[in-house]
Amino acid sequence: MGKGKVTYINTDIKFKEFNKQIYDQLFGQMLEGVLIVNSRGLVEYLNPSYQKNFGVSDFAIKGRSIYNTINDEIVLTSLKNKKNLQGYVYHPEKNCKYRVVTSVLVDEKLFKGILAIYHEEKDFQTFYRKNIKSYCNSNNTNKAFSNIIGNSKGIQEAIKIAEKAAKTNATVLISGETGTGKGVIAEAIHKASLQRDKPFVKVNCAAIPYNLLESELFGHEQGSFTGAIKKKIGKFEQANGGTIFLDEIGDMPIDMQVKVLRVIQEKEFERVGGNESIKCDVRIIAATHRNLKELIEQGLFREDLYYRLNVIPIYVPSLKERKEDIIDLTYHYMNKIGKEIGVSPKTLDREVEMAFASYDWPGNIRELKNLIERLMLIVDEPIIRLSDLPPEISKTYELNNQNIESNSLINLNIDGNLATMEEYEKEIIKLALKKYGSFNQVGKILGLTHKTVAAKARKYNLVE
Ligand SMILES: Nc1ncnc2c1ncn2[C@@H]1O[C@H](COP(=O)(O)OP(=O)(O)OP(=O)(O)O)[C@@H](O)[C@H]1O
Repeated sequence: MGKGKVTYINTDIKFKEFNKQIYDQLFGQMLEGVLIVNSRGLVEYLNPSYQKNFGVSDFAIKGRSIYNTINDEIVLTSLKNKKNLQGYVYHPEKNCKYRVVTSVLVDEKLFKGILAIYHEEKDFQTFYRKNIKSYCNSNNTNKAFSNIIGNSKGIQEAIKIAEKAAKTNATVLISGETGTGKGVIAEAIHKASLQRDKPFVKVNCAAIPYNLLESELFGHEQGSFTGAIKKKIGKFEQANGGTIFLDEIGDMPIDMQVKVLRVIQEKEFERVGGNESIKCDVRIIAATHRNLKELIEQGLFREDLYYRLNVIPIYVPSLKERKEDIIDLTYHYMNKIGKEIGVSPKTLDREVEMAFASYDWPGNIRELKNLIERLMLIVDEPIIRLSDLPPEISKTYELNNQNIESNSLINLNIDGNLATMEEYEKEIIKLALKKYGSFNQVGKILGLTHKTVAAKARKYNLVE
């Protein structure tokens, strides 16, 4: 599928003999929407599910050109190029997404039209319903966490711990690669906490020069050093009663760590050049992309501070550890950015989805978000294709694809013969699990349900 090969529909009934009655027998009971257009782009058939899902009637559009009636780029492109395609269409009013698979219809080697099947993505709907519901409930915890997109086990686990952390005043240490959403989680904890009406103050410890960090954190008295022309209130004082978010804590110089430790233990500090002890009641959330245990071993991070901070640890998984979230995040940002710039959300070509899944995303969600922003601005077509992607993503996919082709399916046995279908199936499932990690993602890529993938993986002893 999707490689431009023409599919011959093997059926006893010739395409030219099809009529509404036969179509209804074939497609009338299906939950999936079915649309058939002929080679001239005229609508031949819409099954009841299609009519219900898209709010169009058979009567209104049957026999009319899809160019005037159905704004569906996948079908239009499939028809234009006489190619099988797969992709998504998004239904903004219903807030749901359909996977569309088109097949070229051929009769006696003549192109006859396109058959398109629309399968509603349940996960997407449940996910959005859940988020919209929680938002409408105006429950502060749900509301605070509702903009954190992701259904994968890893991110759901992080959210679960963060929600619990929001109910306490305990110190939290968030770890994870850059761009994974540590800052988003820290802010959500604050917004869901009882201190939500008090300040949330963020300090990036890696971005402030060493000689300014102390005054930035604790403030200074007038004339306490050259350039201190007036008194300055530091971040701890600004955050009083609320939350201070110490981002990149692993980059904090060791002598500053002692001072932070004192604030945690004694809940007081002095401004630079001052004698007065200032009381402060601040919740600390720290984050790091570095391995603090390793820094402790190297003598670069204080063990006592580590234990003080690590009361509630939260690990935010990287995007490559939760590839099943990539498509939801992509559509989330496509809608969000689309609304901001007044452009309709686009559809991802199947190859783009696969390229996204095989890329490692070193910049994580930040990198994905920036890419979607760029694509929404520069791609004029409604479908985003492999050629629109930056080379680091498209090349990885093409390379992987070549490797897959040369490493597996077309390989013959040692004796030069073809293997059995089962042996090939096992190899494919094994390779896909290694590459995509979850049953869900493998299912999406191979066009199987996650249950089928799990059953096959067990059958071939590929999982414990
Ligand atoms: N789960 C998520 N859902 C939606 N957007 C997210 C999610 N996680 C992160 N983002 C977005 O990704 C970008 C990076 O997030 P954030 O700054 O919180 O990452 P970070 O881990 O704190 O990065 P750094 O370590 O570089 O400070 C932000 O634009 C944020 O809105």
